[in-house]
Amino acid sequence: MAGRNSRSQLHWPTKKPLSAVSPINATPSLKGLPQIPPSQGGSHWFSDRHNRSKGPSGSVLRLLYYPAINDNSYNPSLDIRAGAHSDYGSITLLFQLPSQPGLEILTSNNTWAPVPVNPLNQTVPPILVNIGDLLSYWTNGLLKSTVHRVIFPKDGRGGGRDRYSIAYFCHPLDEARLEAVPSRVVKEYKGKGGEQGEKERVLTARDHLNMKLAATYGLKEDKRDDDC
Ligand SMILES: O=C(O)CCC(=O)C(=O)O
Ligand SMILES: [Fe+2]
Repeated sequence: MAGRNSRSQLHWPTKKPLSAVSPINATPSLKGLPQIPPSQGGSHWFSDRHNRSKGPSGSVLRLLYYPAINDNSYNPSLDIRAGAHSDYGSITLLFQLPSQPGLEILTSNNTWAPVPVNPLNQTVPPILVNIGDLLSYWTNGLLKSTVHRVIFPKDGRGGGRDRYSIAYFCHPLDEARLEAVPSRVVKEYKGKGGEQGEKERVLTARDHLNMKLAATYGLKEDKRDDDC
């Protein structure tokens, strides 16, 4: 990472272990997960599909750096830090610095809404939990993957300051099949499930990741280690 700020000015807000950071959005999301009968795997259904002792997965931790740009060259109608997208995996854990807003989500009215970094003014900002595309697949669209983007600050600094964040993109095992979870609510839900549609073969998590990487970066073969 390189930037105009000296590294000594960059303090992550806590040295506490992850367990001390409260994931305010996680509790409602996880409570909303469909009930799966014990005969079908019950509460282990999701964790079994993320058990790394059983095989590889696309999970990755990224340290993200968005450099400031010169105010003279900043064009608010063109410049964006990360364009609109949804995350490819099952969930994403996002760690942001309190002084660095910029994340926005697309609401159901098709308008962008800012996501407060520290809504409850806690000493340690919460971890933001994003639903990714695979949770949408698995739940026939009952849980929706959030479309989001990162903009430059709107506080008159134009090109802004450097922005840093950390994202943990949690993916299931490569071989996990993207079929609807065996749950009554999911079966009854009439929404559209991801982009699975009518296919001869059920996609695996690995197929889905490769499709997304090919669409985004034009990769034709497995180049996961080079993702950006
Ligand atoms: O940096 C952020 O706040 C969000 C980054 C993000 O959405 C992504 O990398 O997928
Ligand atoms: Fe994202």
